[in-house]
Amino acid sequence: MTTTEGAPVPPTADAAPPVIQVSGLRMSYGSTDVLHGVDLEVRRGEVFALLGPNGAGKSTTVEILEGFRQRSAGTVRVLGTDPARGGDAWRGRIGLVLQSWRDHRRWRVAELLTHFATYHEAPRDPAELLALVGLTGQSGKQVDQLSGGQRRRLDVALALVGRPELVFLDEPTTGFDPEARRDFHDLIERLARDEGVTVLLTTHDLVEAERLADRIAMLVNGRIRAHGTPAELARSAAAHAEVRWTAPDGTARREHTADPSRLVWELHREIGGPVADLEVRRPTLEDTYLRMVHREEAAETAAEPVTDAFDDGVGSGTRAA
Ligand SMILES: Nc1ncnc2c1ncn2[C@@H]1O[C@H](COP(=O)(O)OP(=O)(O)OP(=O)(O)O)[C@@H](O)[C@H]1O
Repeated sequence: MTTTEGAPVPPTADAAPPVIQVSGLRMSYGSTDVLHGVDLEVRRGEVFALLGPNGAGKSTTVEILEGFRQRSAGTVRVLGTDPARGGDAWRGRIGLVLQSWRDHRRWRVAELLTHFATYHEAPRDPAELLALVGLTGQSGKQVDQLSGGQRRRLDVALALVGRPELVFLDEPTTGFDPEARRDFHDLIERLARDEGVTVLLTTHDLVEAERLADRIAMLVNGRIRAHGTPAELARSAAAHAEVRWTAPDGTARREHTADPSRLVWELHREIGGPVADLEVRRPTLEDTYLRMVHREEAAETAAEPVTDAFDDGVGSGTRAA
């Protein structure tokens, strides 16, 4: 289920073509390569999280999918169209957060939404939309008087006003307090479940990705390092236990293994008695994700490629000190 570099996120099982298809996507800013061959498929009606640390390439990917940035190489189809050539009709099927509304800071919330509704043929009712994103109480407020979290909700309302089939949300909950975050998560769930909207969101928060997404792709340093449903990723992370112990010469030892009881049995035999400071632990998805991110950061500093970040050390049989 997990991938190594360049392996595609598995194809959709249903007959409908994927809403998003990305193959071999590469992007360079000048001489700096930031996407190294990304493959993705997002199915109709699913919430898909592109998860990764700062600088992983999430926004770059989303901007290419939205048609705002020209890729360096690779094939991209969004709703069957190459975003680099998407016209107004295509754009009208997509909900995204435009920066342009920020020029309308003096407008009142409901006015702004009503204004943006006029750009669409069959817009949502602005009052209903404000209720959906929990901004009814703020409808008469000037945009520049909203809190950060309220502005993000307005972003989402603006993204939804044209009844899009597909919504891009780039780090939507940045700056939210816990309650606003929970409300926002409920909103995304309702959109996908009740309205069949396909959502691609980016986040650097694993908990958020696990909570919201039907499928997650982990992007680190411009490469998809693992992907799957949250349950698949968690199972994969826990497939190899970490065994720690202190060797008879006093050194701390550590090994990853799919069969910890056999390892402990072998150690017991080798040592000829109880294994000191023995610990057996199944890594959580968070452990694995953080380890993957830290390894990438270390490799970047050392300018070394990371070949198998998700299954770090798994099955290698080496006993690391
Ligand atoms: N316009 C640009 N010109 C040059 N380099 C850029 C540009 N935009 C992004 N980058 C670089 O590309 C890399 C990926 O950036 P990107 O914004 O896509 O990452 P991200 O995963 O969205 O990060 P964050 O979580 O911090 O928003 C980073 O190293 C960034 O510095």
